[in-house]
Amino acid sequence: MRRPLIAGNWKMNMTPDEAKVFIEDFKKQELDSTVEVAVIPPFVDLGIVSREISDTEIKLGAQNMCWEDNGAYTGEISPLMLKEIGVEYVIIGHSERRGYFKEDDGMLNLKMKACERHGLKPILCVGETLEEREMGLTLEKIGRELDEDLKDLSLKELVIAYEPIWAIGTGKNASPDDALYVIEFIRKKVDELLKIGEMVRILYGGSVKADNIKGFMDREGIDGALVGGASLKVNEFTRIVNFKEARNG
Ligand SMILES: O=C[C@H](O)COP(=O)(O)O
Repeated sequence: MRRPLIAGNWKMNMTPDEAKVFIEDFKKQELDSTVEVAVIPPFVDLGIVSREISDTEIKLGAQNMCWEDNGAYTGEISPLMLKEIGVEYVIIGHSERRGYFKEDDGMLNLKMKACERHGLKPILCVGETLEEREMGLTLEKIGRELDEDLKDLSLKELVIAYEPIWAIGTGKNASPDDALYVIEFIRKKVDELLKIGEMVRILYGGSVKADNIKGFMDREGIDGALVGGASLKVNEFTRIVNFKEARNG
């Protein structure tokens, strides 16, 4: 049985003071304990969030990481730094990193290897652009990303987020059936590559909200969600975590 994971990627939002206020409020909410919850704040918020959640079951994630342990990499943050501060999950290859910051699959593979070396759990993001989707290239693109990003790894714990790029921050989510179709492909592919198809948790991400989460979570095979904008409001994010109580949207 794969435990559902709801992870909130704050992206470049919330100062440390705002993060503290958010977590103080979020901690007071009654959260479904069968669901694993992770918050993924910007680097400068990690210290304060880590302290605030230390007496809870909420997990901490980072949005990015360098592939090296230390050295002359101005502006980067190493796996050792993240581990020491209590980070468990690291997003690798979010489409915003691939696009704006030109992170290619070779670099992402090194980052995945750094996760493996340090026992950090990667949330590897894959997904297609609207153009690739319209040209029928979705599976080919994602298959290639998985081949390259997971090369020469033997990870036992891995999370993949299927995030159609056209659905991110647009309010246009993929339909649960479309998401499941791609997620089933990803599961097969991960099984071929790492033999952990049944264990890997595969999340959907892209305009997930409290009123559409249940549609995704009702599909066996969709193991959770990577939530952006809707993770920035305590009430909305709490309702997403407690999706079992929600009506289908
Ligand atoms: O990491 C999260 C995804 O990019 C989804 O963002 P969104 O929920 O704002 O569409």
